[in-house]
Amino acid sequence: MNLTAHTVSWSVRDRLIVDGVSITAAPGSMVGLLGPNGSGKSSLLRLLAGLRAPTTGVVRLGDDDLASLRRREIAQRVGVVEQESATDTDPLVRDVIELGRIPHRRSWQPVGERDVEAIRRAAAATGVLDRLEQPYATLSGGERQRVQIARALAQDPEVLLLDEPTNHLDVRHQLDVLRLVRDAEVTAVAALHDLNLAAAYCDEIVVLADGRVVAAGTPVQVITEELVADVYGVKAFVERHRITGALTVVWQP
Ligand SMILES: Nc1ncnc2c1ncn2[C@@H]1O[C@H](COP(=O)(O)OP(=O)(O)OP(=O)(O)O)[C@@H](O)[C@H]1O
Repeated sequence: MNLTAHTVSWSVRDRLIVDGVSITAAPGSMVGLLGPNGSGKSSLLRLLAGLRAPTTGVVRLGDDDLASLRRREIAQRVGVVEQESATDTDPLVRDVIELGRIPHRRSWQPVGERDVEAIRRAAAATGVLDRLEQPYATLSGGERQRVQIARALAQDPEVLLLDEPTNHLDVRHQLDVLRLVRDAEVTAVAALHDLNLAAAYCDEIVVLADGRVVAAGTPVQVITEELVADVYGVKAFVERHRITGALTVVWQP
């Protein structure tokens, strides 16, 4: 499913946080949102998720204006993994992943076979199958992050929006999670800080600075020494790795 934003802006208390952003995530592709702290990545993701309404502009899911869809339909079609997901109850891991199935059930319906299978599949894909009966509150930060991704995958969404999905993960799980998202049949937009991971896993990169798009295109087009210097104020060497051929950013301290 195509996800597009057409010149969306969002202000809070007269401060323009997202400023005329247009992006397109093609069906099945993975778009990386890059940019310094406070550049508007999370705010844009919330607009794309329909959690906030843009002050101007429109977000479309396929041909549908997100603003015209009911909350339940958005929840069936768009999965969101935010940076921090607090719970005020004391659920088991299974309960948290099961939340992803709510948009697909009538309120009076018990958990069915399809739900159980979706929960099991999502838990297996994120490596938390052996944690289903553990209290969520007792998980490590990285395990919680994987459970939140499992919840969003169990939702079986057309579009997956992820806010720094790798920030608590060790290197193995960073690679696993991004591979999982890339290989899933889902259109994904992920805010990322690691330029090497973004280059390795994203089809398209969009770079924000002060709420505006300052670069967009393939990783090779976007991740350049000039861009890193301009946007982050850091000197870096961007080159092809001599063995893997992957685009590689090396910082000059
Ligand atoms: N509800 C709000 N009220 C006031 N300011 C806000 C609100 N939401 C976001 N902002 C401000 O908007 C700017 C962009 O924030 P946002 O969280 O979107 O950036 P980000 O690129 O995701 O940052 P980070 O990389 O640090 O997570 C920040 O300066 C933030 O303080």
